[in-house]
Amino acid sequence: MRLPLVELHLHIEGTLEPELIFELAERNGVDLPWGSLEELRAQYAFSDLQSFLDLYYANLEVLRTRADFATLTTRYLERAAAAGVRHAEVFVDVQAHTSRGIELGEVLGGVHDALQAGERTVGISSKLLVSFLRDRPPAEALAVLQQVLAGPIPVDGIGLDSAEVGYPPELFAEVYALGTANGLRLVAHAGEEGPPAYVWTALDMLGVERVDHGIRSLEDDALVRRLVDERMPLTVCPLSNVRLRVVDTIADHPLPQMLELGLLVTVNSDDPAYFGGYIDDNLAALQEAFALGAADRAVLARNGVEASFLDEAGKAALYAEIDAWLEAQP
Ligand code: HPA
Ligand SMILES: [Zn+2]
Repeated sequence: MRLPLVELHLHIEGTLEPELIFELAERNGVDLPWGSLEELRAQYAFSDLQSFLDLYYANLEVLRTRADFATLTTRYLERAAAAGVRHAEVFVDVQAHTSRGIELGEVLGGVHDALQAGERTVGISSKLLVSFLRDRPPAEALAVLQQVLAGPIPVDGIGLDSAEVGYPPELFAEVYALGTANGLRLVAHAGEEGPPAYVWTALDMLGVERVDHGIRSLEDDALVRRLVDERMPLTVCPLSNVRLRVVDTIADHPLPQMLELGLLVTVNSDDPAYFGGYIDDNLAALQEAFALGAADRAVLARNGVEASFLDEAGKAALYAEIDAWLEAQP
């Protein structure tokens, strides 16, 4: 029996592996600036969030059709299933595609088709979250959300990502108000590179139900108290934090301290094709650095279930499986 996992912070575009970049370039007749896989892989040394985003957005050029988005999503689901993922809440950066002329329906349709199929084929239930790019105009995000709401593909929630510093959450208050009015679930990246003030405004001015990353919240004791009191989930991504130089090494990661403080911390992979691994690789790195035992791993798994947008029956079923897994450990 394997520990059932929930993944809550995953950009589907961040699962675009170098091999798939070459495969889709071939499929679509896209000329890549890289002569080989090795040459592409050599670009994956990042100095900060922006240096990663530059490559992440450039690589999207190979994604063109509904079928491409479905292939991308199916490959992720297959890899996630091998890691033990049973439920995934997946971000799609629609503006990164519509801004280069791809139809919204091709993007959302492809991801949606594959997520639906994945429930049957690999047993992963899912939610689809549209994430807005905070370094593009809020008015554009609002227009895209209106288009999503008027369209045929149902989405479960909205998020906020891309370059953080200089783009505080409150710029998107109107977008989130529209999301709330339409029954969408609300999350936002905050406190990855940005200051604790951005976590406060994500909570107070957007009304988020989860904070993505949120790691810089540790710099503000009053904020930590609030997050603990409200059992506000933080979707932490350890390998991402190392690769984007938010922390120096995995051994310096504050995850143990966050758990100790009573924060509702979950472990996630963010952009696994770029940061050195999927959710199981993140957990393995933590386990090695901090000698996590079975009980610790079960706590992290339970936190993922609690922080998810599954209904109560869905949560109860996974809690029962986690309990059974823990019982079976030596
Ligand atoms: O880790 C991230 N942070 C911000 N924006 C992003 N877009 C994809 N991944 C990320
Ligand atoms: Zn992210």
